[in-house]
Amino acid sequence: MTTGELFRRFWPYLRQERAGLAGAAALLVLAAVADTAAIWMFMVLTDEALATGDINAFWAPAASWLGIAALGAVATFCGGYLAAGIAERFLLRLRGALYGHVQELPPHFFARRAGGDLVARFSGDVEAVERLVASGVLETATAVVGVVLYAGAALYLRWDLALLSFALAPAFCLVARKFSARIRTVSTEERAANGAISTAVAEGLTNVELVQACNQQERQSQKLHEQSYRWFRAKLAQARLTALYPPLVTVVETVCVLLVIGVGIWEIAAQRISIGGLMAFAAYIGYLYPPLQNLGQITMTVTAARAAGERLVELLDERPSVADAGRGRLVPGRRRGIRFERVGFTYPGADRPALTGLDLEVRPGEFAMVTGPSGAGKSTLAKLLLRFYDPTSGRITLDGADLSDLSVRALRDEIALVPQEAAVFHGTVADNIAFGAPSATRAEVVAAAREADADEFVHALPDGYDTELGERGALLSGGQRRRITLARAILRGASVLVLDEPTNGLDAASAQRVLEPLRRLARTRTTLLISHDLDLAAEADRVVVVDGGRVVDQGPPAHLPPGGGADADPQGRSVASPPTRHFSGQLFAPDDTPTVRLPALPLSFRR
Ligand SMILES: Nc1ncnc2c1ncn2[C@@H]1O[C@H](COP(=O)(O)OP(=O)(O)OP(=O)(O)O)[C@@H](O)[C@H]1O
Repeated sequence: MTTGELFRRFWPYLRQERAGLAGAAALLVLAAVADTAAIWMFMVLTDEALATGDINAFWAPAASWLGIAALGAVATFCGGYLAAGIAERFLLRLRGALYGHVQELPPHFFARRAGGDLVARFSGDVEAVERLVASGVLETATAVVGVVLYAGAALYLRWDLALLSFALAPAFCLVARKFSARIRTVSTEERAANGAISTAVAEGLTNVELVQACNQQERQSQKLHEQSYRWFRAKLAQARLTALYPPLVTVVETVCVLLVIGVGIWEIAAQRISIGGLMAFAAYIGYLYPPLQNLGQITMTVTAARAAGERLVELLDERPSVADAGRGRLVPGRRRGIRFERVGFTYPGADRPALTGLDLEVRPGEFAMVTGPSGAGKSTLAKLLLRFYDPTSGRITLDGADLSDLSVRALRDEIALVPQEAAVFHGTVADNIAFGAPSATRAEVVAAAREADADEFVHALPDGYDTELGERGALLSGGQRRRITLARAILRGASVLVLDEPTNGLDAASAQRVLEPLRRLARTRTTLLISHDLDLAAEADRVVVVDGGRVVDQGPPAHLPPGGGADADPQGRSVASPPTRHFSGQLFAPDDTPTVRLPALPLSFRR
């Protein structure tokens, strides 16, 4: 992407600062004008007071110089402060918008990306883009104005001498251009390495127990070292380039000033210029080079920021997988029916469908358990119900309303999800329970915890509900974390409850402690339970078997064959049979309830 294209992409985050930008630019221009005028006063002082030794000629130009310097100082301070405010507000806006956007992206986006690299884009890359768009604009404007003013003043004093000293200006452009191309390459590498470092650290620390248990600390350190070394090399190359540029410019600048002084001696001897005039001229030429040098350096900063800008544009170009055009809302109520009507779905980028014409009805207030082999499409049902994705074909309704006609927010307010991973956030127990209902009172939080059978163990924690849990809830056992997530679901007061493997990884006793509150919850809500654990079947009104992306069998749990075609697992609970590739093909015993029967159901419930 060109700098112009990038600038246009990020301009919307700066647009509202137009007045401030103009004000800051005006103040910084005023500061440059003050500098130009101050040099002029220096010339007047030299020629009229210094050269003649007349003290009376000193006061007026000295007072003017002081006034001009004070004005310049105020303008520099106000302009700089205003510019910093603009830059920081731009950062706030861009980071906020980016985060808001990324939060709407579908699960597969996060599954395919390293978390650390995403985090790095929110820090270093956003700041680099600020230099490209906000500070860059002001710095360029003031540098250009500085060049025009000082060059103008030098031309005004002695146009022939000025042209002679400008002859070296193209050398600057050439040097800047050469440096820019190289800087761009190393900056892209530096940004990528920076993202990889964040990824390596985040990954290693998130899985630190596994790393320690497998004695893989050295390998993890090595991984980090490789990325750090890559970053180190890119940084050194960057430093080499940026450190080389100013001395090169200084050499060119010194040649110019010496040239002016050399020619000046001759001009003074011929009385074509005064000493003050020559000194002022040399000062203008000297002042001319820093903004020229700045322009070159801005080009380099901008080039470096392009790599960061492209990484942000890549994120901003990712589209959410559902369009939230629906405005529909549902009338308040506790029991709602769900229907999947011939639902087909293929994940973006996948070559096989996850659901193939799935029909399923969960009646209002019913407790349906969905089971089936791994990869059958069970969790996909939950993702479609919460509209992380829209079906590729068919439709899903809640209380008769097509999900795509409802606003996503209204829909998600209706559904409480207890996901497979019992997520715990950095914060207190109370914060964690109230995560989905932040305005809940302490009494409501405690009531939800009681209902989820969590109140007792929370009280035993060092600070009760105010105990800080830490990012991954290390203080809690798996079952306790699960009960916190149940309390969270209870507090949301949603009409539909979706539970994805609520007893996964728990021993028999912990699973029982999760079951009791789950039963209470399901009594007042339409419940969709996704699980391999056939022990849970007894809780449900109906068990639905999904395989190959569609419903292949269903019926009441009472009609499950003894043991549900299951063996006892080492923890004493029954689980579905280990890979029974040619299962009877029929999970339910025949009776007068019509059930779907298939020739052969390759169930392999155990994961
Ligand atoms: N983000 C994704 N991108 C592509 N394919 C996916 C994605 N998530 C799931 N799938 C595929 O969709 C199919 C159904 O997956 P799903 O997670 O719904 O199965 P499941 O029945 O819940 O399995 P499990 O019991 O192991 O959790 C699988 O073939 C899976 O590989």
